Amino acid sequence: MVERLARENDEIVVSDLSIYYPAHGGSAEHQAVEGVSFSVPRGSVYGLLGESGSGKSTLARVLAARADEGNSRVSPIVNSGVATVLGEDVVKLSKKKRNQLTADIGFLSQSAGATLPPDRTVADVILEPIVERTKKFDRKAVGLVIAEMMDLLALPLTMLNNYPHELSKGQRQRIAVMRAMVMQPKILVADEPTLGVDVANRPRIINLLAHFREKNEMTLLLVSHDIAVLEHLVEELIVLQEGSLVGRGTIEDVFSAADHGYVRRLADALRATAYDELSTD
Ligand SMILES: Nc1ncnc2c1ncn2[C@@H]1O[C@H](COP(=O)(O)OP(=O)(O)OP(=O)(O)O)[C@@H](O)[C@H]1O
Repeated sequence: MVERLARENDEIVVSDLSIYYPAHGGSAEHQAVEGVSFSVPRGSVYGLLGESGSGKSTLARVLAARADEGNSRVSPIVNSGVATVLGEDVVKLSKKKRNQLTADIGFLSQSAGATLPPDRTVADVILEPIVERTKKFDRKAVGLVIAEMMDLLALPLTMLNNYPHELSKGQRQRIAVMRAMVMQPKILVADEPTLGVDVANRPRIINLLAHFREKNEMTLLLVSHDIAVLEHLVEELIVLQEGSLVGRGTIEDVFSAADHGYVRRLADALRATAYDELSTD
């Protein structure tokens, strides 16, 4: 495993990064990520892979500059190492800088689809990241982006007037993806973008991500167990085990890595789920 040096066009640079959750309630302190290093060049698509609890979501949250957001009582804390995104140190960000940076980093949390605000229309939900920053924005330009996304995701424009509880689980997930993308971010960090979406609609999410990647030279960091997402989008996989980086390479490299039992077991599990998973929208 050769770690290349960070280059000028790297948008995400992670060096020897360790992240822990402090002790809280009855739980002891927990080291979730340990000594991880990698960098992501502009316009490329990286995937984070690893079994449950390996630290993927924690790393995604920190790199999306959303460590302090979320439903959990404690936030992840970086205890050592470097994490730079779009040239900014995400470990030490003022409130103002975080607000600026998060406009350029779209974030889809793992629970985003399931936790859309129930009292707002779909239109308001999608516009939320813009409206919480400014009331003055180009409504026509944003409207065109939303219409384009709804077309790519096969959602009718009339849905904009619905409330989240009126939608299916898979439709809510597609709305959450749109909300993460509405500001046309330079980077999208997405934790399980196809979660809960039926097999017929998953390719539409893949197309949407591929389309905006091409159009805006968007960089993607995806956490996904969806073999179609990995095969169609991801160029480089980072494999985590108990918080440490244990493998990296193209999906072919990783899947054929016979020298690492954990990576091979993950690859076998992914192949198996790809064929018997039939979730309904
Ligand atoms: N709020 C929290 N407080 C304490 N420990 C936490 C918290 N959130 C996650 N952890 C722990 O940190 C470790 C990494 O969790 P994380 O959610 O990042 O893993 P993951 O690879 O994304 O798992 P999954 O695929 O199940 O989402 C796990 O052991 C988890 O139990």
